[in-house]
Amino acid sequence: MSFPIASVALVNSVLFGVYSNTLLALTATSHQERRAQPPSYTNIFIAGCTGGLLQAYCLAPFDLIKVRLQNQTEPRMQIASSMPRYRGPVHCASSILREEGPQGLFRGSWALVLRDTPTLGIYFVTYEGLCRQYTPEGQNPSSATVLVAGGFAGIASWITATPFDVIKSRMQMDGLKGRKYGGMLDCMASSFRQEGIGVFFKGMTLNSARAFPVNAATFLSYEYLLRLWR
Ligand SMILES: CN(C)C(=N)NCCC[C@H](N)C(=O)O
Repeated sequence: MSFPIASVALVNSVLFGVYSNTLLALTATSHQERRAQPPSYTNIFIAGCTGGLLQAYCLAPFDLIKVRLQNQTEPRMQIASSMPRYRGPVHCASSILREEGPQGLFRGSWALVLRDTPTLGIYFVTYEGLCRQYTPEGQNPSSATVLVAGGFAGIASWITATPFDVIKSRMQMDGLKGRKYGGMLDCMASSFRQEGIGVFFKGMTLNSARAFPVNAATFLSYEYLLRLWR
């Protein structure tokens, strides 16, 4: 449990840090100045995509370890003769390095990049769009607006991210017991052949239901910290 929590914290700090700094570089305005001179949606989209791209690529090994540990069904402690394959995050990383080589740690990273780059652009555009819609010009959004806009931004990003999320998770689990897929395209084609179009929407309802509270809280903390540090 501590590993997924730590990796979410790391992912969010890279994402929001890159997003804010890219927007600063594109618009040359601080967070406070942006209320009076709102950045264009194109700049917000570019900054969001940049944040998504960098967080996905840099943090791909953390996501892979999280997925492998979460999908491990053997018990954690030794019962009879069944030893868990991975005894924790460090053991998981070293086993992947030993058994699958350094590239093994980046398995599924293309699908992760394709999942996160456009969808994080959509994420920040949705958030900003909703905040602007419900906030009088030149003012900061209220906490209720931030919560609702953050929640819907999470839902919009997860609805669009789910097809690549399915492929990413399958690619990351591939390699555990031999290689089943020849690559990302092969994984997409064979999943589609065997399970039909519905395969690309597996988990969408659950992802979206989880996304509302998670991202409402994420954006509330982000806005609060920005106002605190200004
Ligand atoms: C792949 N997608 C859609 C995203 N990363 N979206 C942004 C939300 C991030 C948040 N930590 C969450 O887990 O919902």
